[in-house]
Amino acid sequence: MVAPHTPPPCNDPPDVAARKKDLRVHCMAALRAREVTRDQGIIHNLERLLHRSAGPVACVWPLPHEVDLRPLCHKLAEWGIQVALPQTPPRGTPLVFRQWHPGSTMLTGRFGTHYPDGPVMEPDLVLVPLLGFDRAGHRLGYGGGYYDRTLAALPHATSIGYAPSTQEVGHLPCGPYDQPLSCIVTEKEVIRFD
Ligand SMILES: Nc1nc2c(c(=O)[nH]1)N(C=O)[C@@H](CNc1ccc(C(=O)N[C@@H](CCC(=O)O)C(=O)O)cc1)CN2
Ligand SMILES: Nc1ncnc2c1ncn2[C@@H]1O[C@H](COP(=O)(O)OP(=O)(O)OP(=O)(O)O)[C@@H](O)[C@H]1O
Repeated sequence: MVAPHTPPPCNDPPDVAARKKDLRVHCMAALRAREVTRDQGIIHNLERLLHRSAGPVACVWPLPHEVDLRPLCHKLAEWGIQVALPQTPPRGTPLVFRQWHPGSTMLTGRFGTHYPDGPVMEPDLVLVPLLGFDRAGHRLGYGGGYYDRTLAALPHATSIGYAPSTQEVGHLPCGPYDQPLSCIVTEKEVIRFD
């Protein structure tokens, strides 16, 4: 069942929150308008980055219109890399990651997300879906603050943002809780920040 929509707690300065809100509208339109067949290039670049991973990788089960990383989940499992997927908790709390394998039963969670019925686990590497990003490594999501809270709670995890290159904007405003990414992957390039 989809949870009723409650407005997120806002801890950004009003000008930053307003600018992010406008950019979300722009980025959502760009995401819907993209050429979906090019998403394959994002998976290709992520595979090259992740094939040597040792620890568990937190992947993402797609929402409608998002890049579909399910083929990557299967590839990681094939390579013997543990895969986790996020369960979306109430607003204001970090994501919970649950172990996934190709036979997992998927349950429906908040905002139409899906998560596996496996045990809770802590990933070493977190893939972060980006609605928007800029060259400085700032990111924009749906405004829940979930990944910011999650990355703050996992200071040793590598965080890899991914998005179609159409989602790049000139400059994203940064709030006090925005977490930096280790790198951003598009179908065209890998932009590194560490
Ligand atoms: N596939 C996927 N899973 C994910 C995320 C994500 O971005 N993508 N998340 C990333 O944090 C978390 C879920 N976060 C979310 C936070 C807010 C809304 C939300 O407010 N959705 C609006 C509609 C948004 C729109 O289409 O404009 C709604 O349901 O009213 C959705 C997901 C965890 N799982
Ligand atoms: N660790 C935190 N503690 C308190 N507030 C936070 C924290 N992380 C984020 N927030 C607040 O949550 C709100 C939503 O954050 P933001 O707009 O950056 O979401 P987002 O990154 O787009 O969403 P998501 O992380 O779910 O993809 C902001 O007001 C932000 O200040």
